[in-house]
Amino acid sequence: MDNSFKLEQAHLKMVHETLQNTLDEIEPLLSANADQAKNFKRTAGKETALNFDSYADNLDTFATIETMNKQIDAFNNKQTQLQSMKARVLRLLPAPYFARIDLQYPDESEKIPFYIGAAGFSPTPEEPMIIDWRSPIADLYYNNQIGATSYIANDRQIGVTVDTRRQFLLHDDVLEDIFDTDVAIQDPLLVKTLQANKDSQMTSITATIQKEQNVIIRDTTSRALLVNGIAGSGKTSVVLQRIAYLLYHYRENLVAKDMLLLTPNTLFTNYIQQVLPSLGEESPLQMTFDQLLGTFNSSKFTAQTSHVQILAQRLDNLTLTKDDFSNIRLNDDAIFTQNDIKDLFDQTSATLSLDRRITALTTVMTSQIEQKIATESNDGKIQSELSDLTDSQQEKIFGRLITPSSDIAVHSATKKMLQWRYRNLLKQIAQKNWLNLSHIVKNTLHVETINQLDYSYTRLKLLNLAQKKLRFAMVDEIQDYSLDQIIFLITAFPKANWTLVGDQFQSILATENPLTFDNLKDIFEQHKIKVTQRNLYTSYRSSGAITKAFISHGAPGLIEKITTVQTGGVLPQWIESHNTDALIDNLRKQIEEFNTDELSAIITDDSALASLIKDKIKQVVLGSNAEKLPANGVVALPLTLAKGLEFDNVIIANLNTEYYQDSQFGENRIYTAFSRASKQLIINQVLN
Ligand SMILES: Nc1ncnc2c1ncn2[C@@H]1O[C@H](COP(=O)(O)OP(=O)(O)OP(=O)(O)O)[C@@H](O)[C@H]1O
Repeated sequence: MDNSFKLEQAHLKMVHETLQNTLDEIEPLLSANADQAKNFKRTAGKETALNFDSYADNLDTFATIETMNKQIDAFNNKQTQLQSMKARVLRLLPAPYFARIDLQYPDESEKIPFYIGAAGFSPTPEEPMIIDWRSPIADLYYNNQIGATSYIANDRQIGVTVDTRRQFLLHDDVLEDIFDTDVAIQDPLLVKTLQANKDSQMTSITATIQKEQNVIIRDTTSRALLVNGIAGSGKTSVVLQRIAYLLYHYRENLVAKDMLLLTPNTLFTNYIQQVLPSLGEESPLQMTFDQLLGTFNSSKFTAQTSHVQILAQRLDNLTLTKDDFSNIRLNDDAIFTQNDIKDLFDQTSATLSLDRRITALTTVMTSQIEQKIATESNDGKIQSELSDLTDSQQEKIFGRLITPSSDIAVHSATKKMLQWRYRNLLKQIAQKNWLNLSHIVKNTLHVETINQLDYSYTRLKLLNLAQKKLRFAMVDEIQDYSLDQIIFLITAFPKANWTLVGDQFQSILATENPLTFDNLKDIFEQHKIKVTQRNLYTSYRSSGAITKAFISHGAPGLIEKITTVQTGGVLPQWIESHNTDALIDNLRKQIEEFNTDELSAIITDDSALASLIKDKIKQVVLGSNAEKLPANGVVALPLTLAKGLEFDNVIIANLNTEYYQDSQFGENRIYTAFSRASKQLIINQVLN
């Protein structure tokens, strides 16, 4: 082992030096390439005489321009490659790799060692010095198996024997420890990583992804993947690693904007913000469900209860009446009245679905206006209006002043003037402002007031706004969604592959019908999307003592299924106070005990108590209106905001409230609140 350590230390030094040398070489290459490109553009621009005198000259000139463009592309490509290499080297320098596996291929006489890092690096194309954690070979490391096995690369199964599986604790060119591991031994690197203080920002888990998490991260076959995992089992971490994996796996044709990540709130969005950039990937679009709704419809409605399931059944077979349409006006004149539109609608084929009939109607209305423009362009009276145009109107319509002399020129200028005059009308038609959606929603549901989701869903369906380009949709905290919201999502992104992660025991929002995972699967399957479910039962975040405390508020028998990585730990403390003043005194004492380098939270039922605590205790900052958590110190925040986040220490402000005793959600709230803590949990109760 001693000799291994020495050899590994020497290897690390060599790799680090190669990375450093590469970085030193890239800088001058980058500026030389930029200079060459600049010079080339300058001289080539001067030397390329643009000669269009004859057909042959034209061809020559085009060929020269083509060659010039190719050369410029080559400079640009080189610059991009160098920049990407530089970014990778910069990412690797602080920790060049974290593991090694030695593989014996059947046709090779010697074992080949592969070092696995957060990015790939090869000083020459033939010798990969570090392989990317997402490469097919790295799958063997995460699969945690020694002996004969295989991996898939370029759709081919390759048989190998894994001989050594080694983990490293290191930074820069300093090797701190090495661990040779196999399945029987607990992952030492993982334990060390988890014992470190919590960062107020989430970090990647690349070096210590566990086998059952790896399966989820690398799944490329399930159309919908539902991950049901206990608190702190790495669901959010897995989603983020999976995004990075997919961007790598499909790098030829997938970019971050083809993906969407739905998050519970902005504080959480900021909490996870660093992970993907630290993995060298761009973040996909991240937003809350409400923000997503805003992108489909900006009107606001207030009714509480949604009825998407009813709308989904009724909208397709709806017969529209006159009142489902609105007049379309131009300067106070109704160009299309409700009756006109209804007549046109009745002429569309009743065999088409409603959204297709609406699209067909849009085409008919647009072509009627185009026809009107064509006819009026020939009308002498309207043509004469050209001369009434002021200079500034001419500038606006034609981009210049005009003096049409021929009949053709007059006709074409009149047409342009009319197109300009009717532009708002055409826009209203295209935007389907003539559909009275509010009336349609009310009439279909027989309601007086409209719910935001119902309106957005109706708009999505009837205006055919589905986004077919979105390829991957990831939803965190899926247990907080209603079935109606899920139907909206499936309708909005009909081609998406779904990753849905959540925990039934963390359903804490008081709703009439909280989502069950069985309902969730049914609704996807009703939409012909097959769901693969995977469960995560290992507790990574919380110590053994805290895991035991929160799991006891999950389902009976759950504890038998759970594995805890950080066994032992400080037992939760229970403290009683006789009134709020005594509670504040106790809270003050409790936070005095915490290490100031650590991040601690006082979790309340509502924002009012969080504000009171902040006012009374000077060290406490308020989490409720914060965009971002501080790096350390104490924050007070309601459970609805704390969910999804984690802290070294958690104080429950008062467990003796209706909020936690609620017959339907109380246990889930206790489970969720307790599971935010990794090291220490203090539970206060105010006795009434
Ligand atoms: N394989 C792993 N290696 C290192 N750390 C891990 C691993 N898996 C999870 N963790 C850590 O465990 C903690 C919990 O992870 P995460 O927040 O992703 O869990 P979660 O299931 O989404 O939790 P919750 O449902 O409670 O919000 C994080 O600090 C994360 O870094």
